[in-house]
Amino acid sequence: MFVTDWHNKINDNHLSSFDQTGVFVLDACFAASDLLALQTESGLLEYQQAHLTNGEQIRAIRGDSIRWIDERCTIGMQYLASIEQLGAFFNQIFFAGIQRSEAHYACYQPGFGYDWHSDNPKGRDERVISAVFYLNDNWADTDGGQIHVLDKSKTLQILTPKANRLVIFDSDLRHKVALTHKTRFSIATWLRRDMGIF
Ligand SMILES: O=C(O)CCC(=O)C(=O)O
Ligand SMILES: [Fe+2]
Repeated sequence: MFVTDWHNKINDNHLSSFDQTGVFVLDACFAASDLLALQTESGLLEYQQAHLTNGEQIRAIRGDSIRWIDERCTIGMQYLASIEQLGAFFNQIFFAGIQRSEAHYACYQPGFGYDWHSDNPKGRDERVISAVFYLNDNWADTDGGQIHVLDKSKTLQILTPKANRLVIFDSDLRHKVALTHKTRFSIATWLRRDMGIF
């Protein structure tokens, strides 16, 4: 069962860290069986090379291949249901105004990363919270692929993309993915304040 009660998972330390820096990290986030199910699904899907927000494909800037989570991703949909509850938690605690969430699996091949960016391109603010869930067992520091986040206190946080870690941050913060030396799997997730197009 994916987490539904985020109140039990997120403690005062996480919240004060989020308050001061705009970032917090949840390790051992989901049950081992849920992690395994996501890892398995991530390995079975077909990925497509990601675009920049202006539609360009420049692999030196953004080197991931992605697969948006939709109804054909059974486990991904369970993950998204849990993330919806995370949005409800943020709305309760911070009156964040989150309306919906979206997520894609991502795969970075060795030699690729994602240069400095904000998840809200210029003039946009629909993304409130970014959350990246990592799927990589036995990740060593020397494997690269760390996420770097320049936090609200202007501190550079460098975090390893290790399995079952969820890194949560304010979508306006600038961040990058260091070049990875091993194939790197993750789920990039956004909590949004708009309703989407129906
Ligand atoms: O995979 C990560 O650590 C971050 C990915 C990212 O920044 C993005 O997809 O916008
Ligand atoms: Fe990003």
